[in-house]
Amino acid sequence: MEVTATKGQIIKGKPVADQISENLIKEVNELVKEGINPKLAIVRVGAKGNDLAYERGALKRCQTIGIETEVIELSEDITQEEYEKALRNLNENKDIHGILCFRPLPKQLNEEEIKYVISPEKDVDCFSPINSAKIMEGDTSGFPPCTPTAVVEILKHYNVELQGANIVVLGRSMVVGKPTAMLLLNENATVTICHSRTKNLEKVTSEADILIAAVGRAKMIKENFIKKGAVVIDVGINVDEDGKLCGDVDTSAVFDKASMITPVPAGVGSVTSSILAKHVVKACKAQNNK
Ligand SMILES: Nc1nc2c(c(=O)[nH]1)N[C@@H](CN(C=O)c1ccc(C(=O)N[C@@H](CCC(=O)O)C(=O)O)cc1)CN2
Repeated sequence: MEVTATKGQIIKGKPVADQISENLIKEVNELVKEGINPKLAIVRVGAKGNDLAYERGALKRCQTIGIETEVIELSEDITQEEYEKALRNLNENKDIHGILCFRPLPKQLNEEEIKYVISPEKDVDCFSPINSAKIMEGDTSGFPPCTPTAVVEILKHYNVELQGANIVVLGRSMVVGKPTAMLLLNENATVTICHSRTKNLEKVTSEADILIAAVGRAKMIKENFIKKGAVVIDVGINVDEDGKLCGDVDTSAVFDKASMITPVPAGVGSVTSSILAKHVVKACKAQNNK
């Protein structure tokens, strides 16, 4: 597949995020006029760098749009019972329309049980198996995960052809890798998922028209991983040795070879928070029979 963009174009998330937010501001104004105030609860355990980056982005975006927020900060050594209790309280709280649980959770918590506790109607980032099953079936009535949805929105915004494209997703987490592959498959792309045990990794990734990097290893993707003219979407949010945010892609190394590449920060992350806001408004409307 030929990609038509200028060589080495940095494709930012802001124009995509702003377009989504513009429509949401109008929708929220209408709801507020009727006495309905959309509200998001964020559940964070500890203070991991990438969770905090997501939280900053989400709080800022919600404030711009007029969505209320509440952060439930839980200690690193929280027990299963305490976490589930906090989640049940949010499920029952009528003022809360959307719940975002940062993941992965610490090791002492059993995610496989917790995912059944969150109310699917408030699950705005696809934690519940009910919402995961919907994306497998291509059913758009639920809440697909925000970061994978942001990846698809960016590609569409910058007119990257998805149908028939050879796309490699690097990473197989339930938060990003697997659902991203599924959403792209729903767009009729040919998708390959790569992971730590993939043989000849560079050979596989360097055949991709579009490479989605979601491994969580700072600047791992170098020039030899990509095909000339490929579109590179960097989903990684890592903290480098100087304490700065950086992606999974070594941007300066691949810049001349790629046709388009997303930056970190200000790339996928900034769109993720707009999708999250969109899901909170959708959840709020559904809970108020709108
Ligand atoms: N339930 C989830 N938890 C976590 C996810 C997730 O997708 N769902 N992902 C990571 C964090 N993450 C993406 O992988 C992420 C990080 C940052 C942002 C964001 O909004 N970034 C902005 C602002 C950055 C800043 O102010 O420093 C940007 O890049 O411009 C979104 C998603 C962990 N947990």
